[in-house]
Amino acid sequence: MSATILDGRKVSREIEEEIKSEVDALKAKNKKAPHLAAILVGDDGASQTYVNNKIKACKRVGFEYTLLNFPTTISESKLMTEIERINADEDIDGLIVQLPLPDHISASKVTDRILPHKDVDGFTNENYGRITSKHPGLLPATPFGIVELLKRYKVDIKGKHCVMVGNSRTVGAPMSSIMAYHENATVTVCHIHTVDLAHYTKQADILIVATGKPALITGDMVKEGVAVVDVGITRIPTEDNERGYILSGDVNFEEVEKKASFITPVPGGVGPMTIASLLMNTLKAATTKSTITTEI
Ligand SMILES: NC(=O)C1=CN([C@@H]2O[C@H](COP(=O)(O)OP(=O)(O)OC[C@H]3O[C@@H](n4cnc5c(N)ncnc54)[C@H](OP(=O)(O)O)[C@@H]3O)[C@@H](O)[C@H]2O)C=CC1
Ligand SMILES: Nc1nc(=O)c2c([nH]1)NC[C@@H]1CN(c3ccc(C(=O)N[C@@H](CCC(=O)O)C(=O)O)cc3)C=[N+]21
Ligand SMILES: [Mg+2]
Repeated sequence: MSATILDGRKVSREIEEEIKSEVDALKAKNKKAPHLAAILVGDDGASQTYVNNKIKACKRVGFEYTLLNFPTTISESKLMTEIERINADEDIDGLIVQLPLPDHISASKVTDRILPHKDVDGFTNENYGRITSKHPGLLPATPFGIVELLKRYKVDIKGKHCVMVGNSRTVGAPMSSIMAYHENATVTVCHIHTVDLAHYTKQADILIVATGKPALITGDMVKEGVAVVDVGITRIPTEDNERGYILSGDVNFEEVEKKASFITPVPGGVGPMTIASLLMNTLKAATTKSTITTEI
């Protein structure tokens, strides 16, 4: 069997076209464009790339954007003050604080200071809790993007066995909740303490991997016909190209692709979908303001 590629780059461009026409319609009515603010602390190369990709996407769809770059030495309280300032700024609809943050700053404290209706990453406790509500708020961007990608390729989810490898607050944990609660999959969550990971991954109809461990999932760990979503993205240093690194997902693509029915590539899979979801959330935040309810 040869797998269908879940082309996140292509689908994200389709979503961007949809968003752009909504932005054009807003502007035609003399309403302001949605405005995203991004906070980047420090000068980590990968974080800069991801934030730049987000800004470029804002430009493509006609959003306004503000990028605030602070030195690694910024104090937690100064960062909190900046967040309060943006919370109070009527002109800004969405705010993201790029992770990871330096060790002296608590990511959970900082993230939770963002007003829930401006939290377009869906990282606050309020938005996280509202995943399991009939009226969700802003959904976490990466899980939201993954569900959107699976749906646009008509991958069956309801009643299927979804195995989630990784249990982080930003990807694995909300992903498993959305699959179980909203999409009615049967869900197994695996993590670093799971004994015999392959025992579980072999049972997956849908396998979602977010560990940051390059090529963790090999061909012998999956069954024929599985749909595979590879969230992982790790820079591996190399002297063979100009950039000085290659990107690796958490899945051994060559091996797993031979058995899968669907599979996401890295790059060009989940990454662009995360950005598309961020844009969707920002549009929603701009048009619904404080009383957000997302019907999914
Ligand atoms: N493409 C995109 O849009 C995005 C990509 N990413 C990428 O996805 C990856 C994961 O990100 P994130 O969730 O934030 O990472 P975290 O490090 O926060 O979480 C990783 C999770 O995987 C688990 N884990 C680690 N090693 C293993 C293993 N060998 N077997 C089973 N489970 C394991 C960890 O367990 P424990 O907590 O117990 O250690 C944890 O639950 C990274 O490569 C990141 O760059 C992340 C966000 C968006
Ligand atoms: N507050 C916050 N929100 C996030 O959404 C967030 C974060 N912090 N911290 C880090 C992770 C990672 N992440 C990615 C986004 C885009 C790509 C992306 O654009 N990837 C391209 C390639 C990028 C490249 O060339 O390196 C692709 O997969 O095709 C990847 C990863 C968002 N995250
Ligand atoms: Mg962890």
